[in-house]
Amino acid sequence: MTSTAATGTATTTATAARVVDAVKVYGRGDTRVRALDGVSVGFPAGRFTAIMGPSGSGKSTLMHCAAGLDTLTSGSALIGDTDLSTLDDRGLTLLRRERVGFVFQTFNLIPTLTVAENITLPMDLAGAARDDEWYDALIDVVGLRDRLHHRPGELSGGQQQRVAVARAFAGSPDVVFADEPTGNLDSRSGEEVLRLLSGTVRRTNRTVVMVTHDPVAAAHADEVVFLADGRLVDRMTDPTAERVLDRLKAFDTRTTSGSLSPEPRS
Ligand SMILES: Nc1ncnc2c1ncn2[C@@H]1O[C@H](COP(=O)(O)OP(=O)(O)OP(=O)(O)O)[C@@H](O)[C@H]1O
Repeated sequence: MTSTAATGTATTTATAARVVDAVKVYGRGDTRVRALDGVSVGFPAGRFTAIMGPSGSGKSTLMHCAAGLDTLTSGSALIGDTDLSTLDDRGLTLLRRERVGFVFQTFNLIPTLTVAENITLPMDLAGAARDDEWYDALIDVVGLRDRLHHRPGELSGGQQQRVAVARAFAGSPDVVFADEPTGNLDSRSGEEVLRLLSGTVRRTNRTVVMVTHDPVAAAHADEVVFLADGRLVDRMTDPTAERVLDRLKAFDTRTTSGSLSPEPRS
């Protein structure tokens, strides 16, 4: 077990990824935007965390910096105990390939490869040996066994996103980051993908961090962290869609930064 002493909040849970005093500034002069304004947040291992907040609040920026897709202006981003600022480009590429999984809104599958080849592509690129037991279990969890030799174009959107989820988990990464994973899906397929994400976390003790606009999607998470104006303003454990929606409405009617009453921690 590790503690999150660096964030000032002692917990008994290991932290898969975290940012500490994260500041991200885009542009300069008149066009300068402080997208992250001193965010410290940890994403516990074995849990499903959703990041929510109004448009422009910094959700994607937080995810990209936490995942090593972008760099902070100041502060730290860590995957496990690895401070991403200590890595050069090659180190970051390796970290993203070996320790982080990604699910994007637009599936990002390779159309000429089969489902099976898409799922193992990151491992194949990394030259990593396949863990047959985990791969087999994963194929059953995502329900794709009878589609393994199909191409993505022969699958529905929901099925393609399930392939993307399997690909993200295939190499047993420390954390899977999902950016609006249901944004391109109808509500039924979206629901399936969310159940798949939350089920994989619960059944196999994996870690997922998801950016979403959708309170129904966020309700599948164990915890929701809320951003406003580049700051962490609230957290909610065991969310329901109604409670998340109520909390979001509060952003519209009140001064956001730090003014919301904190959710009792469990
Ligand atoms: N590459 C960039 N260059 C300049 N400004 C940027 C860039 N990326 C984001 N921003 C700005 O940073 C702020 C936070 O953007 P970000 O995309 O992180 O917010 P978000 O909460 O994910 O928004 P949305 O919900 O609309 O996707 C916004 O004001 C945005 O315009």
